[in-house]
Amino acid sequence: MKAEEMRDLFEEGRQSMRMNYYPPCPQPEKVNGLTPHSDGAGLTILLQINEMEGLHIKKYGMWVPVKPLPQTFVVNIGGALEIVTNGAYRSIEHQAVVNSRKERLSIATFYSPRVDGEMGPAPSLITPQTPALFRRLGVSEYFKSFLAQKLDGKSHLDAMRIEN
Ligand SMILES: O=C(O)CCC(=O)C(=O)O
Ligand SMILES: [Fe+2]
Repeated sequence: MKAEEMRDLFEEGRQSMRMNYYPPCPQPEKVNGLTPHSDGAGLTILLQINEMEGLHIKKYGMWVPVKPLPQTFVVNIGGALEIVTNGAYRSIEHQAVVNSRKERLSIATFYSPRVDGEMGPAPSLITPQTPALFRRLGVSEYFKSFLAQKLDGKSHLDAMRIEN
């Protein structure tokens, strides 16, 4: 894709941060730390602070734990990048589980498109053979709809999909 299509959306993009605290839980199997979801941002850079395992990603339909490594970030693709790349990059479904032994902390930094921008598959990627898979919409409208939904896998992206 053309570099400026990415730059126009992300150069003045919004950055936000979420800190997650998961206390130890006596019955961890009965609790969700963070419900399965995919992030709305373009990219998420995640730090698993105290190196307690808890993050799972969904790979080939199965939950796979992501082992925390010291001084290492996890970089996840979010829904905005999936839309802009017309599905070439896929956002990753993930969840956080809790444990009975020790608290867990993580910091997620989200890199999102500029709030006053318009978002859709990059025009340079659209051809008769590769039609747009997602509709165009304002970035603020995208986030409004993302935040209005319950965290539920990748359902927020499905709402943006063009039915073929
Ligand atoms: O705690 C984690 O490892 C995941 C956090 C997360 O997915 C989020 O904040 O969106
Ligand atoms: Fe997340």
